[in-house]
Amino acid sequence: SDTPGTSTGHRQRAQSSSKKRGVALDVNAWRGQCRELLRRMLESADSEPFRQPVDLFAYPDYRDIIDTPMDLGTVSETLAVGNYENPVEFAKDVRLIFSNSKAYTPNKKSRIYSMTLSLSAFFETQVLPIISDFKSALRNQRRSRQHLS
Ligand SMILES: CCCCNC(=O)N1CCN(C(=O)c2ccco2)CC1
Repeated sequence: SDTPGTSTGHRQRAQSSSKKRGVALDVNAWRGQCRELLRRMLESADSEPFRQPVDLFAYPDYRDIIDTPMDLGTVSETLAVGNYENPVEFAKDVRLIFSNSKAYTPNKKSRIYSMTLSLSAFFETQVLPIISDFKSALRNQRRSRQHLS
């Protein structure tokens, strides 16, 4: 129930605060959030085949089927050196790991492919709020900058 006597009409809105609806709209928060998501994926046993690039001596036909290899180690390195501009670019590379596995697998019951299914299900639930928070932070930033122009 509402606290009696509190009216919001006169409440001063802090000029500098970029907080809205209790969500800190920080356009840079996504990087640490993605780093933490990667850390949690790397600690899962399901990520074991995807931590390093595919061994082409063990899978000599791999590049006949896969044009752009990708792995979690490469994604981590790209994130660490600042070569992703936003979480959507990060998610695109992680999704490439899963689509490569789906394209390469000889059948949908293969052990390694089944590991991508559970890892990708976890990834998609975790990356969704990171991307939507980033997009609202960007909208908020553009809105607050717009009135300056
Ligand atoms: C400790 C291994 C590190 C390198 N990873 C590696 O050689 N892999 C992972 C990617 N692969 C597949 O997604 C796949 C799908 C069906 C069978 O394999 C091929 C095998």
